[in-house]
Amino acid sequence: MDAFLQKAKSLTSFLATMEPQQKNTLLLAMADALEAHQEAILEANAKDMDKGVKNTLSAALLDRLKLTPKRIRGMAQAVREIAALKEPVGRVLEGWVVPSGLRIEKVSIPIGVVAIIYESRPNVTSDTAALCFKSGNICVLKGGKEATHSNHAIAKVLQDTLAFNGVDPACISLLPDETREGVATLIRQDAYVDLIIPRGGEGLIRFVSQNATVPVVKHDKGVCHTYVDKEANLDQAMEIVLNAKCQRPSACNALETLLVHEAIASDFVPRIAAALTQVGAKVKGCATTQQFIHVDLATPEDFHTEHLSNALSIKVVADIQEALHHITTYGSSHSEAILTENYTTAEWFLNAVDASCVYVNASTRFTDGGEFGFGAEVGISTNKLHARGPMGINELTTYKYKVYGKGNVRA
Ligand SMILES: NC(=O)C1=CN([C@@H]2O[C@H](COP(=O)(O)OP(=O)(O)OC[C@H]3O[C@@H](n4cnc5c(N)ncnc54)[C@H](OP(=O)(O)O)[C@@H]3O)[C@@H](O)[C@H]2O)C=CC1
Ligand SMILES: N[C@@H](CCC(=O)OP(=O)(O)O)C(=O)O
Repeated sequence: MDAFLQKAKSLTSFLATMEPQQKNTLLLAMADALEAHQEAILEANAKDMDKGVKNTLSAALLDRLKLTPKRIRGMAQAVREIAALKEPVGRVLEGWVVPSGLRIEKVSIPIGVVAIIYESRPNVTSDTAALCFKSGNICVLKGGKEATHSNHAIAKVLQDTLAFNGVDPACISLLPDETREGVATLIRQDAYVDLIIPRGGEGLIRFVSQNATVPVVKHDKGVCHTYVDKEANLDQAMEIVLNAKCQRPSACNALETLLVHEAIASDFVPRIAAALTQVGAKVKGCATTQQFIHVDLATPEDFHTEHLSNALSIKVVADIQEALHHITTYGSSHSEAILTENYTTAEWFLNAVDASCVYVNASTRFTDGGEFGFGAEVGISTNKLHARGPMGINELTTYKYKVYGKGNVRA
């Protein structure tokens, strides 16, 4: 592990100073190579899928794992979109001259060696590799064990493209030891690794937070809420709630608990519960909700749970303060929404709720790098520092101060 990470670290200056045009040319070549080597990637993915089926992985896990020609074209397209983005390195964020005469520039730079631990979703391998490459970071990737053949095939395509073009393939690497012990070692390598991004469930996040000596940006679970205010457009609310819960229930930004203002509950709760049930959602509710519909009682444990399925809890609240209190108690600082036509209420919610993304009159499913215009995402940071929400190329940079003098000495 030491020699591998030492090599990664040794490449940081090389990639940090690569010309934007060269990075973009290489990224476009990687995109073409993904499509050209589609058969090899699909073959590797078939091995993972066979094993997944034998190991009776859930339908949601198998769907995440599965690659198709269309999905590979999507991966290539994401890499092309990343290539087309504005150069993230070398942006002058601020600049000024101080009384001593020094000219100071605050300039964006790559973070260095970024290690990402993620679930068994093979597209994350090419997405994160491309985002790191564009932002001048050396990446060390560790995907889920269920996707190992797929990840190796994808990484090989990307590395072969670099090698073919005379660039060290170690700019994009998979962690050589993919075991839990390998992860345990990786997260303590602060001499070589500048940032760890754990993207996954509670076990992963807890383990990394408690054991890492390398700085961590958590990509934690999403216990997401939507609050339907008494002044919401209820027809629009129906569409948004259905989308937030049902469009892809296994995603971290899907809705888990619906909060409804008591003034509209007798009208809205039966309507939305019927619509949700019709599309297969499993609804529970608080005691007040049970006055309007026949459902099981939602317990505090339900309110704490990220279901990753079509389950949803409904809670009727007296006002926006109670909605906020519920979100603060049970939320995971991921994505929260208010549906209201009242501008003042909306602004209050936007300012009061502490989450990475807060929405007005929209589905929480939009918390996504692609949807935010970032081409792709490393994931959704639920940290406050150093990045928050969908992490794209700009969030993969930090900064330094470039200080220009003319023989200045301090008095
Ligand atoms: N905020 C965000 O951006 C995102 C969050 N998520 C969240 O991820 C979860 C779904 O992911 P899930 O399928 O459960 O993935 P897991 O959390 O089970 O696995 C993700 C990765 O972490 C590793 N891992 C898991 N536990 C440990 C541990 N204790 N020690 C070391 N490594 C570990 C896995 O390795 P191994 O191969 O050994 O299992 C895998 O590489 C949901 O909660 C979802 O909301 C998902 C995507 C994006
Ligand atoms: N940001 C992505 C979701 C990422 C995510 O949740 O991934 P996963 O848990 O693997 O399904 C999207 O909105 O589709």
